[in-house]
Amino acid sequence: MAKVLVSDPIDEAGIKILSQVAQVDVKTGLSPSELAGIISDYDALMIRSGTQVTEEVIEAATHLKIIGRAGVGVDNVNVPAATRKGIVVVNSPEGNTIAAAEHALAMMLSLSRHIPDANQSLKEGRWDRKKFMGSEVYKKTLGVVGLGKIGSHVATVAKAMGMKILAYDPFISQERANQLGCTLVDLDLIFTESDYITLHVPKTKETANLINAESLAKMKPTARIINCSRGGIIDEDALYEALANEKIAGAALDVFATEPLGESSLKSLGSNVILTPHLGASTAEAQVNVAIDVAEQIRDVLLGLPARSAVNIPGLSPDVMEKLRPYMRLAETLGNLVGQLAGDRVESFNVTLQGDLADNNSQPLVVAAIKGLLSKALRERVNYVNAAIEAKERGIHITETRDTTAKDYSNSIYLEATGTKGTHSVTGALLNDGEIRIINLDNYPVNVPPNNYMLFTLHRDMPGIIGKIGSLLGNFNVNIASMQVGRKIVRGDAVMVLTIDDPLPEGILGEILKVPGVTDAYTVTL
Ligand SMILES: NC(=O)c1ccc[n+]([C@@H]2O[C@H](COP(=O)([O-])OP(=O)(O)OC[C@H]3O[C@@H](n4cnc5c(N)ncnc54)[C@H](O)[C@@H]3O)[C@@H](O)[C@H]2O)c1
Ligand SMILES: O=C(O)[C@H](O)COP(=O)(O)O
Repeated sequence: MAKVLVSDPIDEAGIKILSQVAQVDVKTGLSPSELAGIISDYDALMIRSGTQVTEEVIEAATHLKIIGRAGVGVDNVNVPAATRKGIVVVNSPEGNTIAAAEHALAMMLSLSRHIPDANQSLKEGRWDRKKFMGSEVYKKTLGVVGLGKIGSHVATVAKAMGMKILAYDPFISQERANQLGCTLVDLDLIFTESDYITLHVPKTKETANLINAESLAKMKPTARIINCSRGGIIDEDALYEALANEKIAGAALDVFATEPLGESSLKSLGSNVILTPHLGASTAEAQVNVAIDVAEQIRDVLLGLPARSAVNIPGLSPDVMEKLRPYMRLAETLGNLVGQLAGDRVESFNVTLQGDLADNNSQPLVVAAIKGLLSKALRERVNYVNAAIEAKERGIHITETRDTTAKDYSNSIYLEATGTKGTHSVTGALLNDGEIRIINLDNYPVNVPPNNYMLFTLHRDMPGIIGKIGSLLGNFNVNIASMQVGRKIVRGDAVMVLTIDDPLPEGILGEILKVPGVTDAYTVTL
């Protein structure tokens, strides 16, 4: 019989499902090394945010087939290590949406009416009505940062309470924002205009320390911030300074850079600060939802069936998967690449499957390309199941084309996306050994393998340009791994694709654009 380890508190409804197919052991509070010590006994692991599934744990997991995260964020799982080891990671992208949204709303109202401190004061024997004078949210402006599942629900409810809603989300269409009754604005306007700011973004390179000394300085003295998304999106030291010096009026935090929250100056502040111990998903309803959602997926995978919400591999039948797997990787890589070239707010996306791929069984490739396209915005929240729905909700117009004519390669995938940086296209194919090749970029023929860090330039095909760009990169200590020039006619327009070993340093793109003959330059991180 299969063995499942449950290493965080999970609702009984989930344990019951797992027990139908496996022996279930519940052992909570394990450190990574304790977990690494026992994980080789198990076929499946079910967790929440408490368990750290580190590389060490995954290395030791010799029999593990699936890690089930009863919740959304998989920040505590080393997903790349799990993927390398062939372990499916599943989550429950929607099971706790309402719980987290309601917690954010409860935080907003609690801050406005000093509920935690007033309650404490009364229980300590006082009847202090004057001290706890509050303010109304009615007719106030709420700035929502991240208009995804949770942000949308917060916006809808807040709107019903008579609030004016501003939203910042570079990956959401105007149409979607209109549907929700929100005005899409730049981040700066969120900072300067909002009476309340609520954060509902994943933690990424772009969102880390999004609220910092500089952004806090732009806010109204009456502004209040709510964070029920992820720790590290607010610089906690800068927030303390702003609150202690009454630069802003309040903050309510459910998540922290380090959890559990230990020593923190925030704890010394008064009724202008509310702190809760990561309770966003802690409702009876949400815990039943996520436990059932994830336990069913673990059960299915242990029975050899596909998972419906896999973070790292598609939820498809093993047969189809086997045939399509290399092309899924190709489609996803190309989707990610063209999405970055096209910029934010992609409006339209065309997927053309060429050669043998143009048959009806290759629908998952379209999904993989969409997943790649959305991966910058949604990270682990986009999967093979929800990619098409997420794209639709973002107002992206998807078209599929099938072209049975084999060109230079027997199978290839062409993607075209239009966003804030215009229309861009890329074609890719697989070599016999399964290696990916980018064979066309913006309709220029090239032949390059994708790389973590890439630099593209559009320029006039004339002597000296390549040397000048090479020298510039050298001056900035950037090591070039490969270089390719694609052109349609001699001395016409050309594209150059460089793969580089490290991220491009700040400022270098501006220098490249100053080289005479260069018309555009952009970078991509895959
Ligand atoms: N406190 C809790 O217990 C709790 C519970 C559930 C979820 N969460 C967290 O809440 C957050 C939101 O979850 P969700 O389910 O709504 O996710 P979601 O993927 O549906 O929405 C996230 C939104 O953020 C947007 N986004 C991405 N990068 C952005 C950027 N740089 N600037 C502005 N917007 C950006 C995306 O376009 C997307 O619309 C996640 O961090 C999740 O882990 C916390
Ligand atoms: O990502 C999530 O689902 C939330 O942060 C909830 O985490 P929890 O399951 O540990 O409460």
